[in-house]
Amino acid sequence: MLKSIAVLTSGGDSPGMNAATRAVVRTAVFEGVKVWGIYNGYQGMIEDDIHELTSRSVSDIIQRGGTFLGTARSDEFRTEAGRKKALANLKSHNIEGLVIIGGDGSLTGGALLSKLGGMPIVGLPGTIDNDVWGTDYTIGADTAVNTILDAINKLRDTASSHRRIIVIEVMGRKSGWLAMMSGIAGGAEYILVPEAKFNIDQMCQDLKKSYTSGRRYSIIVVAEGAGSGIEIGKQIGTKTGIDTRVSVLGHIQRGGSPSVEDRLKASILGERAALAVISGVSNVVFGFNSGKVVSIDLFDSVNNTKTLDPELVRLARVLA
Ligand SMILES: Nc1ncnc2c1ncn2[C@@H]1O[C@H](COP(=O)(O)OP(=O)(O)O)[C@@H](O)[C@H]1O
Ligand SMILES: O=P(O)(O)OC[C@H]1O[C@](O)(COP(=O)(O)O)[C@@H](O)[C@@H]1O
Ligand SMILES: [Mg+2]
Repeated sequence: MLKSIAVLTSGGDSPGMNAATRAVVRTAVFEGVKVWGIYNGYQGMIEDDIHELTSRSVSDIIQRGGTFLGTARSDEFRTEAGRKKALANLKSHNIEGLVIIGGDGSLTGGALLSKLGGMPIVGLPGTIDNDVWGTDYTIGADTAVNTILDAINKLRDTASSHRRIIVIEVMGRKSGWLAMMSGIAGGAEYILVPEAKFNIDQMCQDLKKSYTSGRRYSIIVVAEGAGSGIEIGKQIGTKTGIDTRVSVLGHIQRGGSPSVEDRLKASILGERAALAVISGVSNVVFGFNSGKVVSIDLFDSVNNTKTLDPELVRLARVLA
């Protein structure tokens, strides 16, 4: 059993990262294990921004979005020299195990750190993008998709009042998960995702036809990975001649108080990660599949690419 572990959050912040960190810290304290917080992700690990945490350090955070530990995108950590420096800092505090809460990039960084040897590493999927292979859940995606849904509901009001087409660009990097889930739940006419081909000309012809036969308005959700909402909106406006507006939701999707699902699952995963790393388990990522906790091999997770369920793509077309 390890005597001292550390936890960090990395990459884009996501609602529920705080709940996960809290669970890691409180589990370690419960087990009588010393626990350190690494501030500002891998950059903080390189800069030795590492401080001991207590149970009290994680009070009053479960309801907050973002991450109280701070996060970063660190170019230095992408170099072996940077990772060696980071590892040396952990060793200087006698830290024996590490929990990484982050997205696909952070877990890739964690896998490379693990290859240097030296300590057990356990990952938790923390990203709004839901693009981590091996788990159908990532911490923060549920809150983000609900934030997007709220925006779609509001945009419907104004779209309908003016008989407009509204194009909404949502985040997700290379993944269409946020667009597909919010688009289906929000009743969008079209959902453009990087995982499925789409034909703008055909779409515009169909839009014109449906407006002629009485449709009042249309909502089109575009995943950022499928193209620029602004460009797609311009094309649609020109090709259909229908008044079109574009809304790029941006970072509003990343913030906000975490949903029940994100608080609960992050808490469950945080405990699992802490117990695993304390007992010396390494190179695993804990996630959920079909509602059950699963442990995935860290290297499998980062060497595979998650795909979007084709059934959802089909359903979206049927319901449009
Ligand atoms: N291929 C990589 N090698 C080493 N470190 C990486 C790699 N990819 C990402 N990282 C580290 O993880 C950080 C977060 O990754 P990023 O892709 O930005 O976010 P996320 O983890 O949320 O997907 C990067 O800034 C970098 O420090
Ligand atoms: O906050 P930044 O650096 O502008 O990055 C925006 C990107 O971060 C995300 O919000 C979250 O992505 P990660 O979880 O991979 O960091 C993406 O959806 C988006 O493409
Ligand atoms: Mg990512």
